[in-house]
Amino acid sequence: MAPSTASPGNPKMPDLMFSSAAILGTGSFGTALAHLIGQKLHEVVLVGRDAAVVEAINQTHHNPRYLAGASLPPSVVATTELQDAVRHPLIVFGVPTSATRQVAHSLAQHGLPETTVLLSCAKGIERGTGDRMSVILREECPANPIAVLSGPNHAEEISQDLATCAVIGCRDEQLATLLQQLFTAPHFRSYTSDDLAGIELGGAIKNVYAIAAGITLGLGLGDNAIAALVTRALAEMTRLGTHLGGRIETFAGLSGVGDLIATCFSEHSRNHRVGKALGEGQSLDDAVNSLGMVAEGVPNTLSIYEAARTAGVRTPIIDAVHAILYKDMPAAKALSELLNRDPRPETD
Ligand SMILES: NC(=O)C1=CN([C@@H]2O[C@H](COP(=O)(O)OP(=O)(O)OC[C@H]3O[C@@H](n4cnc5c(N)ncnc54)[C@H](O)[C@@H]3O)[C@@H](O)[C@H]2O)C=CC1
Ligand SMILES: O=C(CO)COP(=O)(O)O
Repeated sequence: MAPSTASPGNPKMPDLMFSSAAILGTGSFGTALAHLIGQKLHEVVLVGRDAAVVEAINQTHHNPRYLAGASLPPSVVATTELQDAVRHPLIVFGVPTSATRQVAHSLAQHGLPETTVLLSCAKGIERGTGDRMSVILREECPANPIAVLSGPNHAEEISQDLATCAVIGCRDEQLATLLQQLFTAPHFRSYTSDDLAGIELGGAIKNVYAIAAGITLGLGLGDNAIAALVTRALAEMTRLGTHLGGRIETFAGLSGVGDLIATCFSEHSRNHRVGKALGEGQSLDDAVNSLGMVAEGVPNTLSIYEAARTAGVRTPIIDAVHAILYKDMPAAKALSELLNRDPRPETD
C-alpha cells in the first residue's frame, strides 16, 4: 500500500487520493462498496466476523451469503482481523448501527492512527442515547476525521453497476471532495454536504417508513395509499429530523426523500420486506428470521420512537409502526387509527 501523506496545511488530512481502504462488515453493503471502490483502489480489505464468508470471498471473489450477484475485483481481500484495518488511510463502517460503537471502540484499541478517515454508512441511531453514528465515532475515536455517506443505494443495484447517486457529509470541505472523488464512477455520482445530522437522520428515519410501506402493500392497499403514506412520511421525517438538528433542505435531498422513495417502493429493501410480511399476518420474529439480514428499521423503530417522545415531536406514522411491532397492535387497526385521527391542515 502507498500510504497517503499528510497535508502541510492540515496535518489530519491526507492530501492525495486514497490509495487503499478497509471496509468493516462483509454484509450486503460492505460487499457492494468493495465492488464499487475496489475498481478504483489497488487494495480494499473487507473485514468480517464470519470466517466462512471471509473464506468464500477470498476463494471465489463473490459473497454468496449476502450479495450473490456481486463480483469483487482482484484488489479486494477479506479478513477476520480488525487489526488489518488500521493500516489503511480510510475505514468505511458497513456494520449495523447496533455494532458501530463496539467496533469503533475496538478499532481505537488497535492503535488507530489519528489521520485515518472514518466514513459511516450505517442507517440508524443508537438506542438509549439517540446518538447518530458520526457522534458515536467522534466519542470513540475523538481525533479522527469523520464523514458519512447515504442516499438511495440498494446494495443489489450498486453491485450490478446500475446508476445511482449518494451524498457525502463532512464538515471538512477538502476531505469531502476527496471522498467525492473516490465515490465517483461512471454509474455512481456523489454530492457533498456539511449537514451530517440531516443526512444521518434521513437515512435512519426512512427505514421505519419502509416498514410502513411494506405493511401497506401486505394489507393489500393500493397505489393511492402508498403515495399518501410516503408523502405524509416525508412531512413527518422533516418535522422530526429538523427538530433533532438536520437542515430542512437535506430532507428534500438524496438521503431524505431519495432514500425514502428507494426503500418504500423497492422489493430490494429488507425493511420493506419485513413490513410486507407483517401486513400479510406474519409475526415480527418470523419476518426478521426469514430475512437473515439486517433490517435496521426494526430496532430503529424503538430508538427513533423514543427520540421523538423525548423531543416531544408529533410522529403518528412512527407511533403506528411502533404499536404494530412492539405492542402487538394488528396492522389493520393501526391503519384505521391513523386515518381516523382528528382532522388537521396539511402543512402545520
Ligand atoms: N444493504 C443495503 O442496500 C444498504 C445498507 N446500508 C446500511 O449498512 C448497514 C449494514 O447493512 P447491510 O450490509 O445491508 O447488512 P447485512 O445484514 O447484509 O450485513 C451485516 C454485516 O454486519 C456484520 N455484523 C453484524 N453484527 C455485527 C457485530 N456486532 N460486529 C461486527 N459485525 C457485525 C454481519 O456479520 C454482516 O457481515 C446498515 O446500517 C444498513 O442500513 C446502507 C445503504 C444500503
Ligand atoms: O438503505 C437502503 C438503500 O438505500 C437499503 O434499505 P434496506 O436496509 O431496507 O434494505
